[in-house]
Amino acid sequence: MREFAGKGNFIVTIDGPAGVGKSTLAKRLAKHLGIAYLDTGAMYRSLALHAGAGVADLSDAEMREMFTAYSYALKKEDDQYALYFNGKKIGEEIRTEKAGRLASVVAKIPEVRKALQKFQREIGEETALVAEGRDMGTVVFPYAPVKFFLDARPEVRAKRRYDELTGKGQQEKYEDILQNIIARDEQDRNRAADPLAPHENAIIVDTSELDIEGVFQELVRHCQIVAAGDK
Ligand SMILES: Nc1ncnc2c1ncn2[C@@H]1O[C@H](COP(=O)(O)OP(=O)(O)O)[C@@H](O)[C@H]1O
Ligand SMILES: Nc1ccn([C@H]2C[C@H](O)[C@@H](COP(=O)(O)OP(=O)(O)O)O2)c(=O)n1
Repeated sequence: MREFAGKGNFIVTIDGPAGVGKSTLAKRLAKHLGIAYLDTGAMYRSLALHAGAGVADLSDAEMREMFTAYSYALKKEDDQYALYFNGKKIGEEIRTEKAGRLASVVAKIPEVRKALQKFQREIGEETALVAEGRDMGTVVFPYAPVKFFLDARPEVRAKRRYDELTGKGQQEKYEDILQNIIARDEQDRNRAADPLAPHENAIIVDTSELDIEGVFQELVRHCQIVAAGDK
């Protein structure tokens, strides 16, 4: 893939609601393209678990002060990309429904968003990447030449998350996961700060009736169209 002119590195963005398949497809597409992969949800989850829900009660000045002590780093380890928060590798501890709920609360705070978006842009200035989250195409990398918005019916996303969590031995009821997903969709889509929505030029892919391979082939097809258009 060509180096993207304009702002520097080649960036692909993948946004979408909870459980749609962003991380799975972003990792696979990044490997296929030979570029880095950035899971921005992991940044909100790790911060939320570290700072706790009380962070919502801090003043903007206290929030800014708190962030001066935080750091994130993206490191390539073998053929995987690992995200570090304050020098510690972010692991499976963030992959719970509780962490997702807490992250969605913390993600409503403009000061938090500004601080994490600054880290995200710095990583994008260091390396070409596939960046996934809620506001990658709309706010963080609006100049990205390829912007995807994955979507699927809430029931489909809840079943995917249910299968994922039970596969990891986490006992969550399907109904609870569905209610969590609906509540998080509402919170992420209706917040004042950087609400979840597709960029006007985003390629919207409804994955409700597609398996992982089917979504992957659709993303690759669109990347090839963009690449061909650049020749
Ligand atoms: N199109 C799909 N069909 C079936 N399962 C999928 C699909 N996309 C993702 N999954 C599975 O759904 C679960 C959630 O995917 P994930 O990538 O974590 O979603 P997100 O990052 O959007 O929350 C994972 O177990 C993943 O393997
Ligand atoms: N770029 C981002 C990434 C995540 N968030 C918030 C909103 C999400 O509900 C939480 C958790 O995001 P994450 O992508 O890890 O959650 P899912 O994997 O989609 O369930 O963080 C955000 O506001 N902006």
